[in-house]
Amino acid sequence: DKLFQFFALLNILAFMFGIWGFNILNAALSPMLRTKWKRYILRTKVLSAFVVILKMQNFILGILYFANVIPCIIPYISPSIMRKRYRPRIFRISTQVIACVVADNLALAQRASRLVKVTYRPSAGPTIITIQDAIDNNSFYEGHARQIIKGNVDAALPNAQHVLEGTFQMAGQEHFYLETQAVLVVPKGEDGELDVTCSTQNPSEVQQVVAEVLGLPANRVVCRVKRMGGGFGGKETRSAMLAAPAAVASFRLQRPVRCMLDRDEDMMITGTRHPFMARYKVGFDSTGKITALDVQLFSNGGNTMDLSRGIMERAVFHIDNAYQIDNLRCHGIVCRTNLPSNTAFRGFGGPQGMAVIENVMTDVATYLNMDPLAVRSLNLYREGDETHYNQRLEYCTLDRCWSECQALARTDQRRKEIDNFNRAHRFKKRGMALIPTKFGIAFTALFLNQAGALVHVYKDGSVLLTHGGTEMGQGLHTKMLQVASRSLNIPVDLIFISETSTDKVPNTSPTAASAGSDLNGMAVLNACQILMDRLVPIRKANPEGTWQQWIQDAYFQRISLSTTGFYKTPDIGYDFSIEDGIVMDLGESLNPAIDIGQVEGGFVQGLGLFTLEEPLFSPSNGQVMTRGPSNYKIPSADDIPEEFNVSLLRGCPNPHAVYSSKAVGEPPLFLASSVFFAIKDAIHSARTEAGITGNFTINSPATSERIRMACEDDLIRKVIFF
Ligand SMILES: Nc1nc2c(c(=O)[nH]1)N[C@H]1C(S)=C(S)[C@@H](COP(=O)(O)O)O[C@H]1N2
Ligand SMILES: Cc1nc(=O)[nH]c2[nH]cnc12
Ligand code: MOS
Repeated sequence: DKLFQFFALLNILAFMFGIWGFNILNAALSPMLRTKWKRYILRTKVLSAFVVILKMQNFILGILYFANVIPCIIPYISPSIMRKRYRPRIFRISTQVIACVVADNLALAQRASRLVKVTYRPSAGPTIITIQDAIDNNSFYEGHARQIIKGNVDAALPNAQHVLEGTFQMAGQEHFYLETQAVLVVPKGEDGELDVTCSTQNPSEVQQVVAEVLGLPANRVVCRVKRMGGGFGGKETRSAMLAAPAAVASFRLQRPVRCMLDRDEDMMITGTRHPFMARYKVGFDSTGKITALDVQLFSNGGNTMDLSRGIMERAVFHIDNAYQIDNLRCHGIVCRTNLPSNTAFRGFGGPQGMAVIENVMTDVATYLNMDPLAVRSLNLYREGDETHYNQRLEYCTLDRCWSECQALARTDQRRKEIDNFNRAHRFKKRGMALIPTKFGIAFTALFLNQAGALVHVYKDGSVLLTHGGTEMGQGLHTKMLQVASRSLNIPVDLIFISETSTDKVPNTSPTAASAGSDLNGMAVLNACQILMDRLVPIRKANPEGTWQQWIQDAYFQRISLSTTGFYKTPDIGYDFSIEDGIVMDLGESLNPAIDIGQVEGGFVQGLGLFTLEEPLFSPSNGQVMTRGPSNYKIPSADDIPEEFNVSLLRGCPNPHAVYSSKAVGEPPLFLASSVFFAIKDAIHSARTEAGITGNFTINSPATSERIRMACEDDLIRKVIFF
């Protein structure tokens, strides 16, 4: 195979230089043809013949060049030859890790893994890849369906003035963290002790999985993480998939074992955001007020349950987004398919649920020929409204976010400009959308809403702070340092966070649900307050003293200078069994720079979800075909809006959270659906001009192919017919 490629390459080079050589010659000769030599050359038969041949030669070589290059690049493009002759590793089935190879170095291990021959006995049943396949084959994770009912949708729908039905689908999304899954396991050499350094959002789960798989008690395994190069939910559970085999190898060999996945391996085995399908029926009156909504949600869970149930719960919780709907039923079920198990991804089912109701809003506006913004404004929640999960909305700043965003974005004026532009252009359209978001901050699983911290103050006055949250680039450690500095009333540079580790803070929840700073922040606050209480008599005795002096005094008075902190979120929770915002309101932001960064980053990641990123699978056996940046496009610098205005709502303290700050990690991602609906708005204009009226669905992501197909017009019809 290498030889084949080598000759192909050689051939291409030879032709390139051949052409190039002739071009040089030609370039050298041709100016001479324009000088006094011209008469001489053209007079001599030979030379002029040569010139003619040269021109022809160039032309012929040009033809040959392309004729030749084509066969030489075939091995790089046609799968059939690829499958026969090239890189069997690429076609390794890899939806489920079934073995691991340990070697002295990465290259050896990867080559050895290619030698593994797996004989598959094809399963009797059909290959189930998509949600539709699962529906057709009744393949679901039974017993985990989720449903919330509010009012009486069966009575309200038939009495509605108008009823619309629709189906909306959203593709999954690859986490594409810059640092792929990585783990290092080092045996301590006695009592079965093991030290696991892992790039994970969930050190306690890695500790538990490693202990279980080795039959050790958890107190023999330490899992630590200093920071991750991105997680986005992809390292909430999936990092254990790498840590377990590496721990088995290390324990058996009693040697350190390290594993870091290549990008293609990571994309083939670690799963993505859950693809969703929604079938909905909406009842509304002629003013655009929604009176009834009935939604059936399906998610693609892949080949294990993982976090799929919690993700479906959150989708059901967020089906209302920011709108008051009097009669609502939302039922959700997780499909069981032959894909790598899908998992958490920033928003955790929230974006998928909210995208459905935003699609409904757009449908209602199109049907009534109203401005979507007006329909949304009409249905927005007001202070004191009650959601379908029986939560009364207090401190509801939605109306302020909504009106400030309209004012800052000059939506009225822009709407007029866009409509004028669209009237003047047939094949170039612009659109606009304004989208709210209401995002529930807390783990839906009640017991996860807890956090711990550990504070050591050393005799020199320096503080070592450890908390249960992991740093993945979201700036959690910075915020925790701020909390400690403010509550201990000392400068930040006296405090240091070294790492997150299970032997410092045990039984931690994953850093997820955007609750990292809320939960750990309160635990850090708790620990610091305990310390400050102990120092009260010391500070009274020496009110002019410095921090260092107080610590020295405390030490010599044998007052403990170390303490843990703990926090659990009060009065939250929803029991399914009995069925009980581009202007972001983040309370009083702890760190506006970090928060604006999170809003910008989350928005751009959402841009990827709704307009660019689409994981693709082979329809025959579910192999992941999108394995790297060559055919999976995440947003890049040129996808970031040149004019990108983020503003945080002022003066709205939130009494429920640490220093009144609210979470910011996940909510901003969904705001990028405004780009999706702006594109839909532009398509609507194109369809109207092509004489096509009425509702239409464009599924997410709104890739250029989908946009083109949605702009149905006679050209498309001809192409489809042909
Ligand atoms: N730079 C960066 N920001 C990020 C992420 C990340 O991996 N990298 N993860 C997001 C996700 S999925 C979550 S849940 C939150 C977690 O951090 P927090 O709980 O401290 O907000 O950060 C969000 N912002
Ligand atoms: C486990 C979990 N529960 C939630 O409610 N939200 C989340 N985001 C990421 N992970 C989670
Ligand atoms: O909550 Mo983030 O880890 S999906």
